[in-house]
Amino acid sequence: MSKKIVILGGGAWGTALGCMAAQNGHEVMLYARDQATVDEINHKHRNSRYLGDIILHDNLRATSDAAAALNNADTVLAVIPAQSMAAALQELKPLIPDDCPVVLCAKGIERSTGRLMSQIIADILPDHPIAALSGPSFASDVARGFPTAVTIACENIAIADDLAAQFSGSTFRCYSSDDLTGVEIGGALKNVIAVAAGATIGKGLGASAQAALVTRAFAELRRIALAFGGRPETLMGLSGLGDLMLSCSSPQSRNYSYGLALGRGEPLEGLLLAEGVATAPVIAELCAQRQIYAPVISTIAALLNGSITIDAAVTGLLSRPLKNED
Ligand SMILES: NC(=O)C1=CN([C@@H]2O[C@H](COP(=O)(O)OP(=O)(O)OC[C@H]3O[C@@H](n4cnc5c(N)ncnc54)[C@H](OP(=O)(O)O)[C@@H]3O)[C@@H](O)[C@H]2O)C=CC1
Ligand SMILES: O=C(CO)COP(=O)(O)O
Repeated sequence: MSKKIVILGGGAWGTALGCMAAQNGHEVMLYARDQATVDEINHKHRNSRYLGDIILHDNLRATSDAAAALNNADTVLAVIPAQSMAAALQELKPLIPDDCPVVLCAKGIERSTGRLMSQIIADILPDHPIAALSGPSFASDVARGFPTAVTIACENIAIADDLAAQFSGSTFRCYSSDDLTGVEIGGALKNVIAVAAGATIGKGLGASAQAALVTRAFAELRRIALAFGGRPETLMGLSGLGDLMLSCSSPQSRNYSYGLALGRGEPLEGLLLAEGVATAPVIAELCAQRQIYAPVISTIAALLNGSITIDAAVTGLLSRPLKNED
């Protein structure tokens, strides 16, 4: 059944998800604060600032009027970067219809508070069902209609199933889960690990080191998810292993390409936002507070704050006497 889907955020991912929802027959309204972006989407079916020359779905409409966008929304997709999510939702809160599910599409942890995105929603919009959409999915692939599969998680599995049905179509497939925390942890941590994978390759340490690092990080990711209340098996799926494979191997990933530049000693200014850089210190701190054994994350945080070199980080991580799963 056709729904009114409102996308909050006119960047690459919001625009791509808007195309996907329009492709699935929904009425889609994208809220962007930048009028030039709105005009370009409405009149030229492009968002050149974020998606180059990709032609967007004809039925994707945009507005900079948040009240008009959110009027009668059936489902809201929050596609604003993690560090801006709370401020944006605080402002838009009075406009979001009662009971309307809010689907988090940002991957990350709030740096200033350590909150997961779902905790932000629970604090700001306590009466709304909360879901998260996450998995291996580059915006440009989804906007072009390339085959993609993701997880949609909500603690109420009936809502997750309903959302998965809303967004699944011929090229975009959603698998439902009730493990919201596990799905969110996978998305937030893969960003950090992708920076390290890129740095390993950029420094010329080889694909074998990259694979070893990512595998060790994957074990750590499952431990961290468990400690936060998620299920380790969730990390075996699209929002864990799937996204790790994508983000740790492709220069299309902002996090991986940030790591590549870091490893090569290239200038870092002007690179697109790499969420993993913002989140590594806070995740390392949360793990330390909770006494979670997280050598990979803490080593990446040390690398990013400049206290160790890439060679020392990678060789250190791969030379410890370790048990199988460590
Ligand atoms: N790009 C991708 O391939 C994917 C991204 N994601 C996740 O999606 C999230 C967003 O990423 P992405 O779309 O790529 O980021 P972009 O940098 O492409 O776009 C971010 C958008 O958010 C808008 N924005 C920022 N702050 C606010 C605010 N306070 N109110 C309203 N709008 C705001 C920006 O507006 P303005 O243009 O005016 O600055 C911009 O349109 C990230 O968490 C990312 O991890 C997930 C999967 C894939
Ligand atoms: O989350 C993504 C792909 O699933 C996008 O990754 P980056 O934010 O590293 O570009």
